[in-house]
Amino acid sequence: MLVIPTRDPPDRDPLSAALRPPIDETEEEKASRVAEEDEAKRVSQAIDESIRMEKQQRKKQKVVRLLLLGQSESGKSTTLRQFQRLYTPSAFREERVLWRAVIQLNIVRSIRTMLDAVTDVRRGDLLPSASYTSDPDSDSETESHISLPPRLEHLCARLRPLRHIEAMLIAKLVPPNEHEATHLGMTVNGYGTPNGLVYGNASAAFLTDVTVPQPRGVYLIALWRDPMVKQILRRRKIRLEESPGFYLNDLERVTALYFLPSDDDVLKARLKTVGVSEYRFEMEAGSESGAEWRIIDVGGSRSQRPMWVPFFDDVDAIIFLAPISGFDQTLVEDRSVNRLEDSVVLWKAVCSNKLLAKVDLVLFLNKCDILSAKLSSGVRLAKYVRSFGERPNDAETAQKYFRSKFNAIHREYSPLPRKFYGFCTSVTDTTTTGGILASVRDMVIREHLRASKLL
Ligand SMILES: Nc1nc2c(ncn2[C@@H]2O[C@H](COP(=O)(O)OP(=O)(O)OP(=O)(O)O)[C@@H](O)[C@H]2O)c(=O)[nH]1
Ligand SMILES: [Mg+2]
Repeated sequence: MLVIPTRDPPDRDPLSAALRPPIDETEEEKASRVAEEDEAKRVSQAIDESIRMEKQQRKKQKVVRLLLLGQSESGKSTTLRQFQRLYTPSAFREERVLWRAVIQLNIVRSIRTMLDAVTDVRRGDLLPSASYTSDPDSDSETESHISLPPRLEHLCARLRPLRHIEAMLIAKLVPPNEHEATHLGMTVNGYGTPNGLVYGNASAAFLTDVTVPQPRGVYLIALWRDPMVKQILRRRKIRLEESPGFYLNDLERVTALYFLPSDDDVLKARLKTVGVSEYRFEMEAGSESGAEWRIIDVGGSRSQRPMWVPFFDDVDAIIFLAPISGFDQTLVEDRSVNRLEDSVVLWKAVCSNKLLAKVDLVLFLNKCDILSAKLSSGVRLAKYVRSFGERPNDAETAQKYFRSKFNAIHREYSPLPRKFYGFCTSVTDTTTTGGILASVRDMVIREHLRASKLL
């Protein structure tokens, strides 16, 4: 007879079935099983208790945990670098030299963007009617390729070896499955050897090839300053000045032989975060000298976000960064998603998350400098954000508008009332950011002390 196996009923849980005691268990077996289970329960409770005690202890010992959240390129790691610059200045200074290679790759990338645009020049790119906001024409006449004037041909030929240098830097800084630099560079004898200063390795080749102003540095400068190049970029809406890792206005300085990155250079560098890093430091300066701070910096791109949740359990405050200049841009990892919309969705998720219900939130509406430059250059916010309506197209009005929108989401989505602090920031700017971070620090410490007294 053919027996057709029946499926388990959907409500039968195979795990509880496996854990159920055997039906033919003797009295002795049962007694020993119950004793084992009691012991296991006792051990588990002891572990829970020790975790709870450790958390309390951490709070009493003035350990402050701050989590940085926001989409990729929102400015989380830059904010962390600002904290380091302000509160552990000697360590920050010592590390500056390590940023050379990252800055060099950032520069080479900007140059390559220019070279790609210039070598692909079409008739339409050079039409006099071209304006900053107009779309490139698409008929075949304007789309046809044209040849470059001899001076640009010459510059492009001189700069062709940059591709080789880019490949070398990529091998050093970019892991195989990434497109951007994610670490400060490999060294002969491990972490910490300054990149670019170790003569005799790949960095030395880079120095002699690129950082000496003569002969190649001058070609870089000439390309960036060329009026025709500027026009092509404008026509193609390539705004390198607003891109991460922009150094083209400082080429003479940053391509010099013994270039040592300044504080500002380090803050402007683009280094993508992959995974989660916890930075521990004691404040070297400031009123809370001696408090141990743990600032948790996470990767913000979509594939990185599932890693955030385990850190929600035990933080004192969150700084959420929303780069409001991104209203006309899309995510690098998904070109169909608008950056501002993505920030709003993330902000709603953070505000409504039950694990974070009691965590104080600090909002940085970031990249206000780029927002201001963009609006002044004629980009209309209302074209991308309909509800902005007929308001004046200036940075102040836009910031006020975004502030009220994000604030309303916080009020509507937070499960419990809580403290909320909002700032309009440009975290690459050392002058304005210092004061803001001092306020955040004081606020977090105040709340932290209040919470420890309640324990
Ligand atoms: N002009 C300007 N640039 C900024 C600002 N904030 C950050 N940047 C730059 O934007 C780039 C991206 O900043 P990051 O701090 O690396 O961004 P992130 O949020 O850590 O990004 P992931 O690590 O990918 O999650 C860097 O080159 C920064 O220098 C700002 O307010 N203004
Ligand atoms: Mg980062």
